[in-house]
Amino acid sequence: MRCCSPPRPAWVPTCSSSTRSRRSTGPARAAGTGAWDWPPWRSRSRSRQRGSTIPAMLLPDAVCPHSTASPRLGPRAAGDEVHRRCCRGQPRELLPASCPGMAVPLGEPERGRAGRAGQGRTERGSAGQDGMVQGGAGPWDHRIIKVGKDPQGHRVQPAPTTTITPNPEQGAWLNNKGAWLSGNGRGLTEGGWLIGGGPTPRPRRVPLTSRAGNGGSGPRPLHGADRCGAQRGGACSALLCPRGWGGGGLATAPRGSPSPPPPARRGVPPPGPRVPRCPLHAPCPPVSPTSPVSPYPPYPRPPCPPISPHIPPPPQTPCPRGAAPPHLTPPPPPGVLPLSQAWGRAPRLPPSPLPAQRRAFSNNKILVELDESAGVATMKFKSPPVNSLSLDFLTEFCISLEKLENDRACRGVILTSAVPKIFSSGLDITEMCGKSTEHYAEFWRAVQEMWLRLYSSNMVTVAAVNGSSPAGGCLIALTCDYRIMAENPKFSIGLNEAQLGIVAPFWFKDTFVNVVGHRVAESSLQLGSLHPAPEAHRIGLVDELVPEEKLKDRATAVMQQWLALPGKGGTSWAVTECRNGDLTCVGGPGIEAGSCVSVGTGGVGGWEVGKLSKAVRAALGCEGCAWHTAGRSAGCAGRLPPAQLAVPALLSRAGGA
Ligand SMILES: CC/C=C\C/C=C\C/C=C\C=C\CC(=O)SCCNC(=O)CCNC(=O)[C@H](O)C(C)(C)COP(=O)(O)OP(=O)(O)OC[C@H]1O[C@@H](n2cnc3c(N)ncnc32)[C@H](O)[C@@H]1OP(=O)(O)O
Repeated sequence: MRCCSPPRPAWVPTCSSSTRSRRSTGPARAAGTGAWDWPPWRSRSRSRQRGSTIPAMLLPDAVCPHSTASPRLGPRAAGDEVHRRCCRGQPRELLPASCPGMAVPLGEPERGRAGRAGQGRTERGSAGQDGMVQGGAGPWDHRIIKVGKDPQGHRVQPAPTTTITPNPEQGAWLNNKGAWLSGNGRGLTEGGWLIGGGPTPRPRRVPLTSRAGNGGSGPRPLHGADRCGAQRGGACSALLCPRGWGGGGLATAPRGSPSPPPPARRGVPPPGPRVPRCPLHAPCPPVSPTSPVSPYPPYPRPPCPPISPHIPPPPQTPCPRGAAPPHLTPPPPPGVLPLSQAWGRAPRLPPSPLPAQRRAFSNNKILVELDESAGVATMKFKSPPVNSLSLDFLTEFCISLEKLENDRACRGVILTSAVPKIFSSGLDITEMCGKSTEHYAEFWRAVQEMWLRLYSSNMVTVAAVNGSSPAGGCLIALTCDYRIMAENPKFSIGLNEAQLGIVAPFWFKDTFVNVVGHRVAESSLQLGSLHPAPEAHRIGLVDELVPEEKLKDRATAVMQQWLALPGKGGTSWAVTECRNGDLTCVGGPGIEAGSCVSVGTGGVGGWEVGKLSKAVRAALGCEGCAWHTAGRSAGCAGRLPPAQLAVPALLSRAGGA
């Protein structure tokens, strides 16, 4: 184990064992140079050009952005700080001696550290690949290198390791985050990721905190303080911390499926019956305005949003959105269980039969409105005078995005501004001078986090650029799937850093190159050009121009178009099987049986399947085939007969298993 994993999105490679991102193909040596290409989540176009493959690769300290050895992070002290913070959220067993995080006293209490305290301690595993289980001390001790969505479609907290504890009597498995997993002894899935398999497990004792699960009447290990790094003596990321989310959206019990009660422990009454819990019913955890160990100490966390009035209490009332109307469940191909049936739960939220429901939550800098019936949220920047990207703004941005990401009702986000004439002025310049090294580290971490979360979002993202958008503002637009700009020539957009005498970070540049191509990006970056809207459209920096008053409608229409596709935002699913090394679709709504379909390393369906699988297909040599993507719906995650899981062949062909 070479390094630690920062609290990043699940797909971001850990330092210890590289994982593959959905948008990128992980670290690789640049052809002919022998130099490591960083970041591993580098541009899509570059990864394609280089004919990426899927094998897991170790990530040396030198390229870990949180390592002091990283040449790219900047000042050593900044690297140290970030590294230390990140490492503190990780199991100590996984930290290298060289990690500054190890400077934290080992005797520090680890309160509420579900699944890791006591017997739940995880052992070190070998390097692995996304979604792969690493063997541990025994066959029953598995670790997930990467986890995806839980069975309800919520993102499972990214963690480099997950201990899975079987309970053979109940036929269920419990991971160290208290989430119940289904298993059949041959393979386990968690949110669509194949996470286990092999010999029949044998039971292991688990601390109560990791058994209670959520949605039950016992402690709530996934909610609030128990999962908060701040409570376990380590720094927690507000982005992962449910306290930062303000409650809701973290329940992981499979909706509609009766989960078995956790095993009883002598002397401790077992938690009550597990009741599927609607995330919206979840009470807000207590939020302290400031936390001494928070990575964001200087400012208060946003308060819990009010629970939507249309969702009636009490918390354990069956969720009205819990079950899909039968007619909306896609018919399965012959002989294949619908994934929702396999899981015993509903697919991702269908169009609501209830009257259109809108929800809104707001923090200081961003207003979020969610149209549940459309499955589309609008994030409006409201940080006058110019929506500059301060640390506060960035943090709120990430929290809002994460909240939507974990909301099954939301499949797409439109980003726009509530400040007239300005989309965003880019990074807040006042954050970049006259501050401490720690602050710079924190600030840049937040910038990167914003970019990563947006770029890796499961949701369709559309930028409705209704004003000027220099530098970091342009980056936000570039990071979206689609850009529509108001056709006012007074509005300009571009990466103008050169005009400020600074150099755009290389990942700004990569994102820019992805959109406009190499030569245009080169000259534009060198000149620090801010392109008036018509020019921006001409060079492809924005996809279309519309009169400002029509921007909203157009963004909505584009979003609907995207969401109707069986891909990223869609709700369809595909089933694949492995025939002679090719991945062949055996059916799925909107997906022709027999067509060459790709899957991610997680198994069937899942997010960004197409993007990841393009590389997979390249590795498998079936690039010429027609292909489709499976959707991101909860219905994608399912347990299928092993013969239909392409994953083992996929991984072995790609050299990952
Ligand atoms: C791991 C990575 C490691 C290393 C990376 C290393 C190097 C990377 C370095 C930098 C990367 C930078 C990316 C950026 O985003 S830098 C920010 C670039 N932004 C700009 O250049 C925008 C400048 N602003 C404007 O062009 C205009 O203000 C405007 C078009 C946005 C709006 O024009 P207006 O005429 O409507 O408004 P103004 O009067 O100009 O401004 C009002 C008010 O707002 C203040 N302000 C403007 N922009 C910013 C900003 N970016 N940050 C903070 N404050 C800003 C402006 O000063 C005015 O304030 P006062 O009223 O004067 O107090």
